[in-house]
Amino acid sequence: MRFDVISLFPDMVSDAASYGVTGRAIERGLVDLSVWNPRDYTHDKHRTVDDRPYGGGPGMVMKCQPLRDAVNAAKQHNVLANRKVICLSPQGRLLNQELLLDASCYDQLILVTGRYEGIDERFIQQCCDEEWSLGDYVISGGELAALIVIDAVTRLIPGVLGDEESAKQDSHFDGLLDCPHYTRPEHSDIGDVPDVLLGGNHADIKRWRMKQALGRTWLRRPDMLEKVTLSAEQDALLKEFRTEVV
Ligand SMILES: Nc1nonc1C(=O)NCC1CCCCC1
Repeated sequence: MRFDVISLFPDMVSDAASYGVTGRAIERGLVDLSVWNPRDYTHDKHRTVDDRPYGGGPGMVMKCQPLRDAVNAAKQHNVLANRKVICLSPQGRLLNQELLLDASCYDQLILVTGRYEGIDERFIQQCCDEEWSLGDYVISGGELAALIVIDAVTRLIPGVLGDEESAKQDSHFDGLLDCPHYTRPEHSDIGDVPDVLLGGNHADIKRWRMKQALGRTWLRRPDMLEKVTLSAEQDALLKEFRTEVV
């Protein structure tokens, strides 16, 4: 997987991505990351990337030409056919695990991040394939959104998480929230580890974890539960959870 990020703050992206799972994936060559600064594709002495909005109003708008040339530089640097140009913005399709799973099948994702009041619409319409959104709120720039896409997609790349199951046990991977996790000590003044996790019976542990995941999803995110088809065993486990919690 190759990520090319278009950003006015390249170090913000490359530094953050150099830690943890994404940093190790880059070191191991499972992921390539390049960052392209639109300011490097300006042609005036002030290296202008923004301008006042037509129609008036506050703030500045990012100009098309520097962004377009930065995207083209990213495309020419790696001619990978199976790629998408994504603009991160509050106007985009809401990010979820399904969208990220689809995205993980591409060879290259070019992630365009905005600043100021926004990006000239002509660039979005003509140079981007899709717009994706973190959620219904506004942050100061698209870089954090791009980093979330990079992190979440990287976790889905085979071999990145060592044990394939880790990604599959993540919250939302199977449409459910994650089960609770515990580690040493067994007993503490703020509670004890559930006995089932100490017993070593793997079938019981797997059953308990699925029951907790189903129960949590039912309690905290019933909307998610409406979108998944439960197996007969999962249905029975959820019924069991609901009788116990009432
Ligand atoms: N929400 C979001 N999801 O993805 N990106 C988001 C965002 O809020 N981005 C910042 C804005 C800042 C002004 C220009 C356009 C992008």
